[in-house]
Amino acid sequence: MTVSTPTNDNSQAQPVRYPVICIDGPSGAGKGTVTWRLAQALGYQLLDSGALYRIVGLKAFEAGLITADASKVIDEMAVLQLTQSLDIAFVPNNESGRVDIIVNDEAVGEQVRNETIGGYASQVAVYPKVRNALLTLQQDMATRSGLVADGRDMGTVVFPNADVKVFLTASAEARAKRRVTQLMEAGQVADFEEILTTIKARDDRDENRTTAPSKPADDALVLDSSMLDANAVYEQIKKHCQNQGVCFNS
Ligand SMILES: Nc1ncnc2c1ncn2[C@@H]1O[C@H](COP(=O)(O)OP(=O)(O)O)[C@@H](O)[C@H]1O
Ligand SMILES: Nc1ccn([C@@H]2O[C@H](COP(=O)(O)OP(=O)(O)O)[C@@H](O)[C@H]2O)c(=O)n1
Repeated sequence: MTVSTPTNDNSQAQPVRYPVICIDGPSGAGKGTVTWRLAQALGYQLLDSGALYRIVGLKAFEAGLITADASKVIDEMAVLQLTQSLDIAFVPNNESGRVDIIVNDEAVGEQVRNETIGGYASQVAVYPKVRNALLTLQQDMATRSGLVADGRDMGTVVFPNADVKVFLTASAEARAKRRVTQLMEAGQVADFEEILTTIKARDDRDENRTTAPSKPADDALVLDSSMLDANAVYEQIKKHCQNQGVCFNS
């Protein structure tokens, strides 16, 4: 897997290939939680690919290219141009241990992490040209260090040769319940039925688009976390990674 070939003969040198672990699956399945823990344990970087679509979704909404109720016919070329105009960089933050996303010189924080912007993201994520414009940026992340990548198409499209692929899922009800708890813990008001409806609408858009639909790669471990706590999910995925040859120090 990690092919860092030490050789004295530079003409024979192979490019270093770092290990890539893909965690795909629907909203609320626990991808972010397990991705973070794996990245910490392994000292790998973390790719939050959803943040890219969230940023494009937010900017498209601000530019009037999409509406909150998804009723507008979207001009794909306009969203592509907007995507291409964004200067997006991933910058490792040694203090937090996370990777900051910088857009046009401004750090994008937690403000994109809400269900409304998740909905905007899934509207722009349907478009192949938009997805393609974000491809190299994501793939470049694997050229610098080991990577744990979280998204919908990490194992199917972005890193088809990844060392480990997991599709983490859970029932829509279990996922909505987790979101309600998460929002309430953050001091926000959360309505279960409303969240369940938005989660289902996003699932539907993500699973049924023609380009890079959300689905397990043929060689992915599919894990249903509905009845597992976050720790059990981590342990099962860690074991799977080890079976695939990934070394954990602890
Ligand atoms: N297996 C689990 N059981 C219960 N809650 C979980 C589990 N995994 C994660 N969570 C919690 O559910 C919420 C959503 O998890 P998150 O990792 O953000 O999901 P995703 O990235 O797939 O949308 C968070 O509050 C997280 O702490
Ligand atoms: N690799 C990815 C990641 C996200 N997305 C889109 O971006 C939206 C937000 O993704 P996310 O991973 O931040 O969402 P959560 O699973 O955290 O709720 C998804 O609903 C998808 O529409 C995608 O199409 N491809």
